[in-house]
Amino acid sequence: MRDNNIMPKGNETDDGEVGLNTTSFEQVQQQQKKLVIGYALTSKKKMSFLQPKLEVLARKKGISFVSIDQEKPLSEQGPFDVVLHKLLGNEWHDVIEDYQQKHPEVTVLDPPCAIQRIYNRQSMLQGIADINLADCDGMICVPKQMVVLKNTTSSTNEVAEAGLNFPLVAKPLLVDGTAKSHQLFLAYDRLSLAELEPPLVLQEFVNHGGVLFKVFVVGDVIKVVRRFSLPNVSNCEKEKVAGVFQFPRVSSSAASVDKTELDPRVAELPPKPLLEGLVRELRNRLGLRLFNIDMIREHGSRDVYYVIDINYFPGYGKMPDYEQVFIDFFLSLAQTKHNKIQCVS
Ligand SMILES: Nc1ncnc2c1ncn2[C@@H]1O[C@H](COP(=O)(O)OP(=O)(O)OP(=O)(O)O)[C@@H](O)[C@H]1O
Ligand SMILES: O=P(O)(O)O[C@H]1[C@H](OP(=O)(O)O)[C@@H](OP(=O)(O)O)[C@@H](O)[C@@H](O)[C@@H]1OP(=O)(O)O
Ligand SMILES: [Mg+2]
Ligand SMILES: [Mg+2]
Repeated sequence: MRDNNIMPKGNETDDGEVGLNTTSFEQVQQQQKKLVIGYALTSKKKMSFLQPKLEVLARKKGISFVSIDQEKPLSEQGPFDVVLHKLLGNEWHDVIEDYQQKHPEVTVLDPPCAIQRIYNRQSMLQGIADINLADCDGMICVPKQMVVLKNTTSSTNEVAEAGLNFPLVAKPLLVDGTAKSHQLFLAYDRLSLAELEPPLVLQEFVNHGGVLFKVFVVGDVIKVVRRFSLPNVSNCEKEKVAGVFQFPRVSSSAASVDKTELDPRVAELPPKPLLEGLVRELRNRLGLRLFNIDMIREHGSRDVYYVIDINYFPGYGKMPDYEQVFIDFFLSLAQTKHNKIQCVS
């Protein structure tokens, strides 16, 4: 794809890159074709993602964003090349599944069944500890965790039997886009667990020096930022404190952490080979192209990392340079589709 009104003549592309002048008439025709992206997004996501800069860049490249009307049948709208969606509720997922079956030529970002898997905090992290990333300069773990479906005495006993060490982070089992599904608690002792509302996962709190790494993935592109997180819990605090405490949502603040304010051992980003290996595996295993991973480094270690959360279509508006990354991603989807059509014909 290229600017609609630009016909490549010489060796230089409109991006200033130099390449071979091998553009055929068919390729130019394809490049001039518009890419239509139908979107079905919550109003919050639309506000943060469809920013004017993204729309301007997209228009220049012949990409248009068309709002999907949820009151009308999807097949009667479009035609779309890509459907970008993040809405609440299972009904919508059924609509998308049905549409994808009828329109396999449309790229749906992302498949509902893949999204569903990470909307459950148990299945979200399943299998991650088995990923073999030998030679990637680090080790990936997940915190020990268990699911609590009912608040009974036997379930609190199970916590002891499962060998989980306090304090525990209590997270709602299902992530359904509501504020409540992001309401987390720190529980310091077994008795206090009775105050929590199942279904939830109880996860060991891992000391990590108060900094979290948000690893954004857009197709093949990875961008990592630092965010503030919860401070370490000292042994003294573990012994003295009892009860449950609600977490502030520190790590979802838009501001990335400036590394100069931090101890370099805490600030150092996870090694590139480790991130690349982890993302490659997760992309394949989860079948998602738009997600982010929350990672922390165990306090006092150089190379032991924990994955604590994975989010579908996260707050990309907070990812540096997200507009250009998405334009390139959409163009690569168009190119892949074009190549497939050429192979078939
Ligand atoms: N096991 C853990 N050990 C230490 N800190 C944790 C742990 N789990 C969560 N946290 C802290 O709590 C924050 C929120 O947890 P988590 O990311 O699981 O929740 P969430 O509601 O899914 O967040 P998001 O807004 O990213 O979707 C994390 O960013 C981190 O600061
Ligand atoms: O609201 P933001 O832009 O911050 O995006 C957040 C996003 O909310 P939105 O999809 O409603 O926008 C959340 O989605 P749900 O779990 O609630 O579905 C979740 O993905 C967070 O992790 C995102 O924050 P981030 O981790 O990327 O900072
Ligand atoms: Mg998170
Ligand atoms: Mg999350």
